[in-house]
Amino acid sequence: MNITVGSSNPAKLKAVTEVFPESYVTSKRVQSHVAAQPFSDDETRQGAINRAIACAEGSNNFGIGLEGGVMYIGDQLYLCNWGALVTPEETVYTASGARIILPKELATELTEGKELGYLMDAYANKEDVSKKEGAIGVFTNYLMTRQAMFSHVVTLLRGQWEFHKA
Ligand SMILES: O=P(O)(O)OP(=O)(O)OP(=O)(O)OC[C@H]1O[C@@H](n2cnc3c(O)ncnc32)[C@H](O)[C@@H]1O
Ligand SMILES: [Mg+2]
Repeated sequence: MNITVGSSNPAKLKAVTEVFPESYVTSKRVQSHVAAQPFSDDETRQGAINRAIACAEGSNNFGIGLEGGVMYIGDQLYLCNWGALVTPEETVYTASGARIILPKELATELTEGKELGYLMDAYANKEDVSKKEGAIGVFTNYLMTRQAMFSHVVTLLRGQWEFHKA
């Protein structure tokens, strides 16, 4: 199976190759058509769907879109992540990832319009956190990573597709 992923972020690409080891996986730069920093479950999910559709369009490939965002529950801001898989027949499957709460100081800066990727590098005093362990890695003492979290999401996508095609 040929899969096009709508990102060149290694944490996302490695998650897809991990879950589809038999497939040929390539990446494509596509528009998410949502904000660079999505601010709700709905917007984050839509970003994943838009990326996946753009990847599958005009090819015989499966498209996968993975999108990170944040969302409020009450006055608390959580990290959220969504994935979408679009088949060559244009069937869309979606799944979300685990959520963890973000520290208040990050929430304030996010609402001022800064991107989480940028904020995490400053917070952890590291480079490219979003391409490596991710916020989920930093705030779980590295017991979880962004790649492992996305692997779980992609597994949920693959499983749903397998169930429906069987
Ligand atoms: O190149 P793309 O695929 O866009 O990858 P990205 O790292 O920008 O990731 P997203 O667009 O999916 O995420 C939206 C924003 O949230 C940030 N983000 C989301 N989850 C994160 C995480 O676990 N750790 C660090 N930054 C994260 C990310 O860096 C962006 O600023
Ligand atoms: Mg991005």
